[in-house]
Amino acid sequence: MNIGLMKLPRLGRLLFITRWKELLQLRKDQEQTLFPLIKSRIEPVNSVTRNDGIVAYVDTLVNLELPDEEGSKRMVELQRDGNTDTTFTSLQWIMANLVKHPHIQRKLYDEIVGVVGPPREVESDINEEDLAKMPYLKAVVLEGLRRHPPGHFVLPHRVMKDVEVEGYTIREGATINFMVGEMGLDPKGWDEPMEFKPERFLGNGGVFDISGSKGIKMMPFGAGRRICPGSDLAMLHLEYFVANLVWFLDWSVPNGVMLILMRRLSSLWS
Ligand code: HEM
Repeated sequence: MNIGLMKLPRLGRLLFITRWKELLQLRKDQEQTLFPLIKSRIEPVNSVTRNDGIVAYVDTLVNLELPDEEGSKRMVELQRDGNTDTTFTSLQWIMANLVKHPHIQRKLYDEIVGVVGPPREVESDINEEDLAKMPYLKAVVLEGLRRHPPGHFVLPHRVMKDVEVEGYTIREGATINFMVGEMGLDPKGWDEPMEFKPERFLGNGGVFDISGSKGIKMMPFGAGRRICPGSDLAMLHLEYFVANLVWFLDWSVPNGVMLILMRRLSSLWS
């Protein structure tokens, strides 16, 4: 949607009425799935009889006090925290790059087949233990997050005390943010930063510290104590979806038209 329509949201809703209805339905489906799960944690947290001894991440958000907040609004906020858009956006960028660079897709496919063999049956999928044996897959996902982090900023942070950074004084109480998108493209930190090259993550035994605890070259999930608590889950989801999508399907653009070929599944139909 172009900038003009973003400034006139009501007009956008009228012009894209079908899309708008789809979005509302999607949101409704999301709420119907997630509300019961969140509710199942809110009730025990507020109950004096709660004694399961388990603290889920969502529990830590339940008793946060925000001014003028009603119960239903709290449910909506908690549900939106479970950020699916970021993972989905990353997945789209990674798949787009695999279409753009068939040799990378081929290399990834070969790695997958080396671990789990060719696709066997429609019901089977690649499991978590298999994913752990695929360093190139992890490198592809990391390169996607470096080149196209879904959020170009983290959440705004507040400075706890005066601090000097490269000759600048940042005062206590100031609000700061981080240029996440720019960090991943900094030529001082990355060789050919505009290129999609998963190989850059294969050095050091394939170990890359994405949490920033040993130095920060990119921070798609933020860093420090407010780092994204869903980062492990997001990495797992990305690896899982990319691996299965590439295992079963061939992604290509013949004659300028996007086509997804199911040729690798031919063995299943014989
Ligand atoms: C590729 C996927 C994802 C990316 C790139 C991402 C990125 C981020 C970033 C940059 C922040 C802000 C960190 C900061 O302010 O320093 C954040 C916060 C957060 N993320 Fe994610 N996220 C992803 C997926 C998820 C998932 C799957 C979940 C939940 C299951 C999640 C839950 C959260 C929550 C609850 C916060 C707020 C944490 C806080 O303020 O303490 N995220 N995420």
